Amino acid sequence: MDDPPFKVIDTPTKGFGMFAARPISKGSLIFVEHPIFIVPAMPLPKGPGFQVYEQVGSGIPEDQYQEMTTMANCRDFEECPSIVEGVARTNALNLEFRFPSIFDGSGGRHYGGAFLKINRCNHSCGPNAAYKWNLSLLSATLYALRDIQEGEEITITYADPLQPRSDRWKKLQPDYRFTCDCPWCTHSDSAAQEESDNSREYLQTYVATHPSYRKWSADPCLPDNHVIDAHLSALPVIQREGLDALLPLFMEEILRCYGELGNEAEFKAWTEKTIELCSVGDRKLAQELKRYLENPQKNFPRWAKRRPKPIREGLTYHFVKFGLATELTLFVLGKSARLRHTPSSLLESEADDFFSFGLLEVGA
Ligand SMILES: C[S@@+](CC[C@H](N)C(=O)[O-])C[C@H]1O[C@@H](n2cnc3c(N)ncnc32)[C@H](O)[C@@H]1O
Repeated sequence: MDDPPFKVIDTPTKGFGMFAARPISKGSLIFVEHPIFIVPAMPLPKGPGFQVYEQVGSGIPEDQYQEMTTMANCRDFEECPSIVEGVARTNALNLEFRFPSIFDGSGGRHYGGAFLKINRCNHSCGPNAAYKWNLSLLSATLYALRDIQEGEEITITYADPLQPRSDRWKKLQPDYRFTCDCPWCTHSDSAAQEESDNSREYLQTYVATHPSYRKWSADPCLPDNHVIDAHLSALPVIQREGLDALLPLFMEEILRCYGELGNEAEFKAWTEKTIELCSVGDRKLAQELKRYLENPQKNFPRWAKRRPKPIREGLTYHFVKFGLATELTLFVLGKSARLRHTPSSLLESEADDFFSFGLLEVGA
């Protein structure tokens, strides 16, 4: 990148840091970089490990090696006699080398990569940036999670931000040797700090157990706004805690719900907002969403499938609920309708004649 949107500046308390040289809009690219070296994520045993780290260092071009020696190293000589190991254990980003299962059935292999520029990002528990490792290009991409003002520090997270502050500190102290003073760790009073911890605990549970679009889509008995309302109340908590990396996950589900409800205005608005956030962080999803936007009715696979359809006389409707045999009597538009079990294959074959919640047989 010829003119990257950041400067690396020496700070009074955190060593060097990366700062925005101009405004950076949410979702946009900050920098793409190859690692200067890659080592296994687990520390190598002392003795033979030293030789390996030194060998890695000897392969780095001289000018880059010199720059690497200016990177933060929070390990002393006793702990890490090789500077490569010290730099790796203070800076390395987790790089996954997962090849398609036909090549490596055993799954991923984890390595750590050191990056001359991206590693200048200091930590925050509410980071405004994130990186994505791209195995095919052997590079990491740093991108903005929210709008960043000129002069603002660009931060990533080194700890699981969904954990409470005490647990985050348990990782940051031994691994990186600092006490975090980000706004989410230094609330002015204990009540606000407790609220932040509670919010993160709530979000941790929400990420694991939230009502999902997939289940809602398969369950016609759930209310139309079941997922949308739940996510809309989680989004402000996510933003208040600075956990913007979680937003696309829930925004994608909201837009899919609106698509299935056939609400074009909301569908387009949420799709545009999600594309903006994930155009660098999740390009595949961004491309899929752009295709939906071109023609929602045609390209969104479940467009308006949940929109109630008027019952027309002379048609036969069947009702299906989870494939269970059901014998019920119901009044629809003043007509007595008999509900009965129908093989679930009908769900596929006659999908267009669905009532919003399934198929209904109107008694003659
Ligand atoms: C990956 S480096 C970040 C760049 C580093 N500041 C430098 O000078 O190159 C990690 C080290 O930076 C410092 N650091 C990172 N985030 C910090 C923060 N929020 N507060 C204080 N120090 C921090 C710690 O010394 C940590 O071990």
